[in-house]
Amino acid sequence: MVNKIEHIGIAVKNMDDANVLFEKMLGVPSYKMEAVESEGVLTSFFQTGNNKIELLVATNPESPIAKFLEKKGEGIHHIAFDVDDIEAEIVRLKNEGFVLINEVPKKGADNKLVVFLHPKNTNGVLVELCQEIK
Ligand SMILES: C[C@@H](C(=O)O)C(=O)SCCNC(=O)CCNC(=O)[C@H](O)C(C)(C)COP(=O)(O)OP(=O)(O)OC[C@H]1O[C@@H](n2cnc3c(N)ncnc32)[C@H](O)[C@@H]1OP(=O)(O)O
Ligand SMILES: [Co+2]
Repeated sequence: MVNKIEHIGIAVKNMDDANVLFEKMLGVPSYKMEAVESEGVLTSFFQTGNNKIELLVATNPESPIAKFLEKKGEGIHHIAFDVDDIEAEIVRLKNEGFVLINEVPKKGADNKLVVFLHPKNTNGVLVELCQEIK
């Protein structure tokens, strides 16, 4: 079962500029910046009530964020849902016919295990599932 929206990922070109803008918009500063080298991203997190905004910049040209910025430009990149049991969700979603980009959970940002569903099979929305690492 899916709990809440954990975060919304937003692809940006310049992290310094975006951090200043989102701090102004939300009235709180970024609480954490974290690079995830396996994804080719630098992330910045803002707490927005029970959810978060994750700003993402590419850290190499092969990064999914670099490709996204090239094709679509800045904007919402993915929606992440919090789950209690990511392995159970992987089995459930595979049985429902969803295409997972990675079937083995990988280490994401902010102490999470993550998997992604392919946007081709989810009405064009890249979906991330994340489970807190305890
Ligand atoms: C750190 C972490 C965390 O929160 O913990 C993160 O979020 S890391 C966030 C960064 N990591 C990820 O995104 C990992 C999962 N993403 C991926 O593996 C990739 O980006 C794919 C989604 C498989 C797309 O890669 P691919 O090489 O196929 O790129 P592509 O540019 O050829 O795109 C293929 C088709 O998917 C579409 N497409 C690409 N990215 C999309 C997105 N974010 N939302 C919706 N559609 C998207 C393209 O427009 C294209 O559609 P057309 O064919 O119609 O032109
Ligand atoms: Co994310």
